[in-house]
Amino acid sequence: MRRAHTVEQVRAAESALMARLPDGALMQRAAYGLALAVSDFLGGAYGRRVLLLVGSGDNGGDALYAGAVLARRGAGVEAWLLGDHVHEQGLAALRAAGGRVERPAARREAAAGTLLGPRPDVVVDGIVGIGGRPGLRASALEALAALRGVPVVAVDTPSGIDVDTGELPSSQQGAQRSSAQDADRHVRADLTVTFGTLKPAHLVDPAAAACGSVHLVDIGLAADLPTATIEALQPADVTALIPRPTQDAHKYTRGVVGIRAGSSSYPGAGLLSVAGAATGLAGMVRYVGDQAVADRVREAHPEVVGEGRVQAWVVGSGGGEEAGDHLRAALTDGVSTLVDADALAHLTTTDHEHAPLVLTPHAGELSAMTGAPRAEIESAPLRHARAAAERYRAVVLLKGRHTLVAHPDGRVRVTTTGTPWLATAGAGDVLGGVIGALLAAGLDAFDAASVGSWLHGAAATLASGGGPITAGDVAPAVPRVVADLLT
Ligand SMILES: NC(=O)C1=CN([C@@H]2O[C@H](COP(=O)(O)OP(=O)(O)OC[C@H]3O[C@@H](n4cnc5c(N)ncnc54)[C@H](O)[C@@H]3O)[C@@H](O)[C@H]2O)[C@@H](O)CC1
Ligand SMILES: Nc1ncnc2c1ncn2[C@@H]1O[C@H](COP(=O)(O)OP(=O)(O)O)[C@@H](O)[C@H]1O
Ligand SMILES: [K+]
Repeated sequence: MRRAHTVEQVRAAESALMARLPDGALMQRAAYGLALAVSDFLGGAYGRRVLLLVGSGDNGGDALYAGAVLARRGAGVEAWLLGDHVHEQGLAALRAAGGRVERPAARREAAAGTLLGPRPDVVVDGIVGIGGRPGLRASALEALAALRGVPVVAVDTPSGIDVDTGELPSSQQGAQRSSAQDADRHVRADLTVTFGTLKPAHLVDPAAAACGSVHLVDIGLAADLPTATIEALQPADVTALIPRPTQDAHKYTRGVVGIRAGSSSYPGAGLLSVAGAATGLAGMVRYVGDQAVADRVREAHPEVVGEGRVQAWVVGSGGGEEAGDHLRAALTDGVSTLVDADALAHLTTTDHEHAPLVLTPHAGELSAMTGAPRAEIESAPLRHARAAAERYRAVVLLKGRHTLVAHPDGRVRVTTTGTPWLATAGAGDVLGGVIGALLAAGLDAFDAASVGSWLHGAAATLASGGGPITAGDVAPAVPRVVADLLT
């Protein structure tokens, strides 16, 4: 499991650990790990040009100490001091190692609108870390503008993002805005090197998308950290959770999933939903719906049967006008029910009393359910997914690049598998089917949604192989992903 802790949790754990360690030891661990990661990023330190952007706090201190390590290994290191203060010991260490320090350089370079000296091989963003408020000051924005195009390694977090929420600084904070940079008011990194534990912004979009790849440096914090509320499943976690048949299993002990999806207007959604369910994770699949769709389903999946008892329902994908009736019919069974697409509009905040629910909206569907504008949901998905889970007393899976699975008790799992090629019509229908099969096989709503989403993303990546896919390519790859995990 990869876990993310809030700033408050990290600060508490760090002070507990620091009380047992000599002064500065923790920063030395962080800085050394950072220096190694920068060196790996560059394919070695010797002869490389490293530019440090240094703010006034400990984040700048990390950058300065790491710069000293890199300078001793033969890198040409220059630091631009952007804050009112600077970490003095870190500065002394960099100077002693032969690094150059420029106080007003950022402004001089920015005035020229470009770099005056040779182009660095990497920028190390030590402007702010977990102590930063969202947004950046003009001096930082100007420095970044002058360095546009140079790869960036962020120290702890890309500066300017909101660490606890994963949100980006809002465009209304334009007071400190510089003409040098009109779009982003935060750093966009190629690599983010963080310490001790992940923070929410490393997993949660839109900030996670500004982190690039994330490298975690062990500074010995684990024992002092509390239980995390935000986590990302890893292959070993998924392997442990996948339901597998016992030696004496029969199809009913493995669970039966029922699909009430597709309609005469959207027959394909029924087929794709069944395809997701019929990946072998449950013992049997039933289809209930439009006769013409049912005929096509049985043509494509001869093993699928008609109405009868089920352990879980999937309702709504392409359900059209019948989606509301199907939802009511499914809920009378009192079994775990996944509610997608057209059925979401018919859901009430008391439906959780009938059955454990998994809701699978994208931002547009969640907007229709709650009245929050779509753009607002996309800029604060964590807040909105949690609020919806609480409101409907249901597990809410909010789809996106990093899909969020929110439990009404506040826990959140983030899906980090997948590929942008998965953003294709019908992919969500397949996802509903996969999760429905896991519900029928006995996983609880939170595990089924998060494991199903993980498998769906991994199957898309496998099917894609780096190239385009359609929704129909995803389900056939699910059994191979599961086999790879189990063997
Ligand atoms: N606390 C610890 O024990 C450890 C901290 N470490 C590093 O220390 C960092 C936290 O250091 P700090 O608490 O000093 O905080 P930061 O260095 O993140 O930032 C605080 C400083 O930045 C200023 N500031 C805040 N928002 C700003 C903005 N938007 N633009 C410009 N300046 C802004 C503040 O006035 C303050 O002076 C971590 O992110 C990590 O890099 C590591 O060395 C590991 C150990
Ligand atoms: N940029 C992206 N990267 C990875 N996966 C994505 C991206 N955008 C969307 N997805 C995934 O693609 C699927 C799209 O589902 P959905 O929006 O319901 O489409 P549809 O209704 O056409 O089936 C979801 O699983 C979502 O998480
Ligand atoms: K930073």
